[in-house]
Formats: sequence, C-alpha cells, structure tokens
Amino acid sequence: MRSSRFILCYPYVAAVLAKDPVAHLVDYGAAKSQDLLGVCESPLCSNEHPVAILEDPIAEDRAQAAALWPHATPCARNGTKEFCVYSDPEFAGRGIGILTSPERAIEIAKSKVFNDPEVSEAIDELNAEESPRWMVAEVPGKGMGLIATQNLEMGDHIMSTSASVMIDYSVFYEVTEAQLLEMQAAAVENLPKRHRTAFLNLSTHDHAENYQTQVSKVILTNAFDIQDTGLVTKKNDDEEENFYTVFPEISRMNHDCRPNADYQFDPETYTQHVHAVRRIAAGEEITISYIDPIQTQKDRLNRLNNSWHFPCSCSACTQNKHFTAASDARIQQILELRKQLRNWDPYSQATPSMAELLVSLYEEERLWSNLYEAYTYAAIEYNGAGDPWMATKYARLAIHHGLAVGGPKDSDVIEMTSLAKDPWEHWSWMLRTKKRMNWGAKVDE
Ligand SMILES: C[S@@+](CC[C@H](N)C(=O)[O-])C[C@H]1O[C@@H](n2cnc3c(N)ncnc32)[C@H](O)[C@@H]1O
Repeated sequence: MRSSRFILCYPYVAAVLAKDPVAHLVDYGAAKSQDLLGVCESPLCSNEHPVAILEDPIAEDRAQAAALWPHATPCARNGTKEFCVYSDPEFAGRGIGILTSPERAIEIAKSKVFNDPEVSEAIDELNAEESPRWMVAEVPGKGMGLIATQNLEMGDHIMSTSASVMIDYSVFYEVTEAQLLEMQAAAVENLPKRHRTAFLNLSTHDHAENYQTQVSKVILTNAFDIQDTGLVTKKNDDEEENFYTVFPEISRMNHDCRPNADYQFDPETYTQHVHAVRRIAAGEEITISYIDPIQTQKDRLNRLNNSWHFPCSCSACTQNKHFTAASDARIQQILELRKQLRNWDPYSQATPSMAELLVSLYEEERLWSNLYEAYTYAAIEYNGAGDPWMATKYARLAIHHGLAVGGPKDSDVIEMTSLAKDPWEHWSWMLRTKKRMNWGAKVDE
C-alpha cells in the first residue's frame, strides 16, 4: 500500500489519487467554521496568563507541547481547537517544522524518531543533499530536474531525505488563509539556513509576490501527501491523520506517466526513500509519476492540466494516435482484468491465465511502479488454483519489485513474503477452487 502521494492542491481542493493495493483489497472472506482568534493575539496562546490557562480545556496540552519543542509558535485557534508551528532545528541534522495541534505535537515529540539518538543519527546519514548517483540540472521544458550520474539497476537506492515542513490536514480546515500563510512562513524561517535555502530554491511554478506567497507556492508545487501512516493516533474515523509534506531534494523530480523511479515514506524515521523501478542509464532523467498512471491518455492529460497546470509532454502522452489507441485499450483491459481478479465470488471468471495477461499488459505499458501489483494478483491466482510453484515465482517477483516501490512494510510485500514462505498455509491456497466447488459450504453442512 502506498503511504505517500505527490499532489499539487491543498487538501480541501485536492482529489487525492492512490495506487492500487492488491492483497488487502481482495475481499475474501470543508471547510468548516472560520471563527478564529488572531495568530497568537489571544492570551490563551501565551503561558503568561495563568487564570486563562486554567479555564482553557487545551491549556495543559499547550504547555506540555511547548515544553517538548524548541519552538512552538505561532498558533491559530478555532473555538476549542488550536494549531501551532512546532519546530526542531536539530532534527536529523537539518531541522523540521510541523504544523499541528498541541496534542499531536506531544505525541510526535514522544515518538522514537525524536528520542532515540540511533534513529536520528541514521536519518542524519541518509539525508541526501548531494549524491554520486544524481545531480540537479535544467531539463528542457520542465525547469530543473534530477539526472542520473551513473547507471542504476531496478531496486537501486537513489536517495532518502527527511521532511522540511509537514502540515497536518486539520490545519487547512480550521485556520484562515492569512493564518496558514503566516504559519507556513514561520516553519520555513525556523529551518537552519542550508535547509531553508534548499526549500526556498524550489520551484513556485509561477511568480510569487512576497515571502509568504513564495513559501505557500513552494509548498503547493512540491508537497507530497503522507497518508495513513499511523504517524499520529486518530481518535475517531472523522479525524484526519494525513500530512502535507515537502522533501526538497525529492521534489526536484519531474513527472512522467511511465516513470523510472518511485518513492515511499517511512513513518518510523520521517524519511522518504526513492528507488529505481527499472534500469536507468547514466545521463537519463530520473522521474516519478504525480498521478495514478493507470488512466487513459485523455484522463491523464486532463488531470495534469487541471491540477498541475502543465501540459504532459512525456512519451506516453505524446505518441501518435495509433499507439495512443493501443495503449488506451490496454489500460481499459487492465481495469477490467483487475475487477475480475479481485472478485472472489464463485462465478468470477478469474484464472491464472488472466493474471498472466495482466502482467504482460503492465510490461507493455511500461508500468514498472505498478508491476508488483500484477505479480501479486498472479501469485494469489496461481495459489488459489493450487499451483504453489508458479505462485511462489510470482510472489518472489512481487517482493523484488514491491520493495523498490512500497518498501518492506508495504502490505502486498508482507503478504507475498508470507505466501512465498509457505504457499500451502497462505489464505489463498486453493481458495478459487474451493469457492467454485463450494467446498466450504459442504464441510459446514
Ligand atoms: C515538483 S516540481 C518538479 C521540479 C521542478 N521542475 C523544478 O524546477 O524544481 C513540479 C513542477 O515541475 C514542472 N514539471 C514537472 N514535470 C513536468 C513535465 N513532465 N513537463 C513539464 N513540466 C513539468 C511543473 O512546472 C511542475 O509544477
């Protein structure tokens, strides 16, 4: 399962796309009121008014969070909800700024990554401001981009970096635009100079009139959507747990509908990792996809144009109409096959041959980032039909490719590791046959 996604719009206007996780999908078995106090104008934003603090339901959290973070201002408040900028200029050797509630700031400050020196030193080492594997250079028609400086193989590590600024989604719903601008700018100001410069050098897509707008446009043009990673505890289903996050070096990568690299966020280290998803030659541009690539050319172009405001010029978007029609037909068939393979009703038409076809369609479409999903479908389908050896072959391929894309904690990688270890003990063993033959029902009778 993907834990982060590149997006352009702020959450309240973004339609966030996620890739297609396989194993856990197998079904077997606005904006609110803006009634705000000014940024830190309220006595409740300061610890200097003990009477007000005693009467304030979140005073205790605010004081505790302020004690745990080197910087804990400015803040903005909406009724009983409050959000502040929590900055640690020493985090991972280059600093971080997080816009969130006092309660979540406490939880984050107490997490292992902020307390275990071994974890923080490890991130410090990973943080890639320079690398022998890539360099930043101008790419015609795209601004700056990342170029491979050596040949890379599928699965090769390209870079890992910790975040500059992380914005709790709730902030977007609860604070005014003016407050958001002020808080974002403060988070960037609190970064150490080198890191701040890397952030401010990023593309704003178009002209920015002042510093606050520049910071805001950098965030809009370069943020990743960190989703469902368990970074913070959700108290109920309505609560957001996503963070809008900038990783400056990684944000230099331009879009391609058939990219040669992919990224994954590790919540235990607050680090985003990038790996090659196919062989990349020295001198080639390193690219990622900003959108779900399993869409027809027209839908991809619309999505990039509407959300990102640039015309897609990648080879899959600019090939002639005959190749485009053939590619779109493959995409349509991929979508249809996935539907069948996900269906565990006795009347599903899914077979191992269908899964084989899915694998070859992903290959023809050069969907290297998604290929492990097709391998996962194939492994489950073969196992469901009682062929443990072909199931193991595809499980191993899924692990190999899935590690580069989703990492070791990806749900499909975990599922395939368990299948490869013992296909006969895996939940999918003979499942398709059992369903078709209604074996479970006979046993129950
Ligand atoms: C995250 S930034 C990528 C790095 C950026 N090119 C730079 O100069 O820092 C995203 C912006 O890069 C440009 N961009 C990315 N991929 C592109 C592509 N395939 N074609 C044209 N422009 C692209 C667009 O301006 C987009 O808003």
